[in-house]
Amino acid sequence: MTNPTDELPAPRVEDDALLEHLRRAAGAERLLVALDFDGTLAYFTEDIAASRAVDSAEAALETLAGLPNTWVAVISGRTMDFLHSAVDPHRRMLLSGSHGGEYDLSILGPEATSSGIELGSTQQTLLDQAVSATRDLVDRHPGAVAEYKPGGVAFHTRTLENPGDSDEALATMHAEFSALEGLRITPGEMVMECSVLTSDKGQAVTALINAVQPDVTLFAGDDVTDEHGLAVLGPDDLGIKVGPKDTVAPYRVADPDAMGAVLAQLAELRQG
Ligand SMILES: O=P(O)(O)OC[C@H]1O[C@H](O[C@H]2O[C@H](CO)[C@@H](O)[C@H](O)[C@H]2O)[C@H](O)[C@@H](O)[C@@H]1O
Repeated sequence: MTNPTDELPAPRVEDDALLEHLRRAAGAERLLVALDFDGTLAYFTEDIAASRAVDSAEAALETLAGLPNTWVAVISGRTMDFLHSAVDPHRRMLLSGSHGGEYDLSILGPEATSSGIELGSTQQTLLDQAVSATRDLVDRHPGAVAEYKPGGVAFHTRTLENPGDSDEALATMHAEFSALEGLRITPGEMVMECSVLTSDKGQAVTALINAVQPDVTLFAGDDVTDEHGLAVLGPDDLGIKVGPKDTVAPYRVADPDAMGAVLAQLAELRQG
């Protein structure tokens, strides 16, 4: 069997401080490599079902997941169903979906606790109201898309017939979600999401650290929701922002291809 990283160009990380931190991370006894998905491993696409990790990242994660004392995790706002089908079909990773609402830790063995989402009746009523408001707004904005999740719903504007209406449509969705008491509202890239859950990616990173007990954790993300995850990292850990948004992370890369190069470099260093 060929090593996936053998088929790719040599990784190039040009930020010396990041490269030095990657070297230290690669030498850790136990290493957790946790990534956001959309905007971090995958470029944005119009069809939300079609996005996939860039080849370099996918190959590096495959290599890392096969190394001893090394755990790969994806922590995403996506549903667990999407993560299973599109991100980790071979079940090599730890997964958290719905912004920390769902977990699949089954690679750690039968004693690890995986959990889905079960809503109480009050939560279900609230979610039904949010779904109804989202459907109404989709009907008023041709090209808009509703994405349904076990604990929430997302209103997408990337495919609007009138792209200039996006900001106003997102603001309307925000206002309508705000009128429903108890929803957690999460703006994102051409999306307005809400959830009846209270979890966030900081809780997800913490849960995975507790489960794996790593000496070093890498977490990378591109959006506001990822800041919760970046904020819980310790001084030896490695926080990376993908793209231009404000961040608490000490390191930054431009896009998913650059993130793929970082992961390939890490895989090469840890294999060595
Ligand atoms: O936590 P993430 O893995 O970053 O997921 C955040 C949301 O990403 C998805 O929406 C974004 O990507 C779509 C596909 O590229 C794009 O069309 C959309 O405009 C973006 O907002 C996903 O659909 C959401 O469920 C995630 O919560």
